[in-house]
Amino acid sequence: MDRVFIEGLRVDALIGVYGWEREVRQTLMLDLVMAWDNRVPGMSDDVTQALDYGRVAEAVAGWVGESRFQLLEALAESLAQKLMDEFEVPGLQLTIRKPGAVASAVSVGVSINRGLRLGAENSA
Ligand SMILES: Nc1nc2c(c(=O)[nH]1)N=C([C@H](O)[C@@H](O)CO)CN2
Repeated sequence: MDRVFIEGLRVDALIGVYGWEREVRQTLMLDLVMAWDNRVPGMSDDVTQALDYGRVAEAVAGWVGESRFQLLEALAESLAQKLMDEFEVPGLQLTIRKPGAVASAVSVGVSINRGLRLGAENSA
């Protein structure tokens, strides 16, 4: 299956398990790889037949910005379900990074695959 991807989507969110994390917004970085048959928009040159990455990025930023989960895992599950329901994405890989959460690491986070498998070579 072909893919449409979004890399390094930066969104501020209320997320975390500790008390102080319920008071301040923290920056998350999202990478999204979504299964999509690009042959149809490739032939028609029509954005309405494409998985419009601009619309997806706007929707994801809105959902994340309004969310109040404790765990990155819970946010990831919620986003995956919304993308499959509202954009009819058949499968996806989602990575959410929380830079700064562990001072000695460049970044930490979670990555999930849901729906149709994207294949062994999961990079965009
Ligand atoms: N697997 C996870 N581990 C941890 C999470 C998480 O969301 N998933 N969250 C925290 C804290 O909120 C941490 O980010 C505060 O710095 C700890 N571990």
